[in-house]
Amino acid sequence: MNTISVQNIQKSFAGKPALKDVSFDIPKGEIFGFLGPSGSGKTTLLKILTAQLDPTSGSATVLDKPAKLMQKTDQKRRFGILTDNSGLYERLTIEENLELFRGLYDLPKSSIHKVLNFVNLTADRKKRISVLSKGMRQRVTLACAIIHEPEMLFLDEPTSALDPVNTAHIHKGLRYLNENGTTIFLTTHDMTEAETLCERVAILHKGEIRAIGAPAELKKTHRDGTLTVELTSGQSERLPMNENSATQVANWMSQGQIDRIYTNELSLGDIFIKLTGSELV
Ligand SMILES: Nc1ncnc2c1ncn2[C@@H]1O[C@H](COP(=O)(O)OP(=O)(O)OP(=O)(O)O)[C@@H](O)[C@H]1O
Repeated sequence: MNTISVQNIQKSFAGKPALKDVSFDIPKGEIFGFLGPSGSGKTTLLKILTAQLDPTSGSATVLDKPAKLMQKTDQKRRFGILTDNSGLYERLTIEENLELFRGLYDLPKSSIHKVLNFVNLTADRKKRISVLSKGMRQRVTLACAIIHEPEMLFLDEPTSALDPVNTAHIHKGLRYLNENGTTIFLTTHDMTEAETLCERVAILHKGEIRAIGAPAELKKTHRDGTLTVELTSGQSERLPMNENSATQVANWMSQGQIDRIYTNELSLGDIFIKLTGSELV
């Protein structure tokens, strides 16, 4: 069963295409990463999927309903969203901000305690947002996005500009939510995040999906057809994967000269650059 189904979405701003015929499905329970350079259309799609923008053409369903209904109360309760315009009240404390969200969703008092504990901010709950570090602020934003235990979570660069400890903390939380049934759609510029967190990724370039699949599958598709043999002598040989190389490798092997042998794969970052070009936009 799919949680998200996107069919032939196109979106233009003043006649200029931002998304061109984008289609893909996200099965229930998946962590899906949407990757692409700045300006490639990631946020535009996220806004279409959460009914903050209408597509120029095409359609999408989210949680079994047309995406355009996502801002209706029934659907709103079913998803959470984390973006950089977090909507936190700077002068209020963490707890007071969460109280507002609790009221919005009509949740029991215990939900605040639970979510504070989850993002590890119980001890800091009386602090005003204005005094928080970036990492703490991001954890509060996440807490607001998940306080109602949504089925689906949209995250626009959830860990951008965070240190590795805060990033790891957020990743751990996201994995936990996912293991408990939350489907996650995230945009990121961080290839390590995409690789360690996402079951599948799509690489977007100028409004078009250039590749989609599990990171390991993409690496397999884009490997360069060579293998490297490191010999006990310290010498390293890069060989094409053909019959001649097989004979050569067998010889080395029979003489006990091989230290290490591996196929040469591109990293996800290399594949990203290969598919999207390395020019700055
Ligand atoms: N409201 C708007 N009006 C006009 N053009 C827009 C609007 N929103 C986005 N665009 C344009 O659409 C294209 C895609 O933008 P979008 O914000 O979706 O990219 P992105 O991949 O999310 O970028 P980033 O990684 O920098 O957030 C860009 O060329 C952008 O300038």
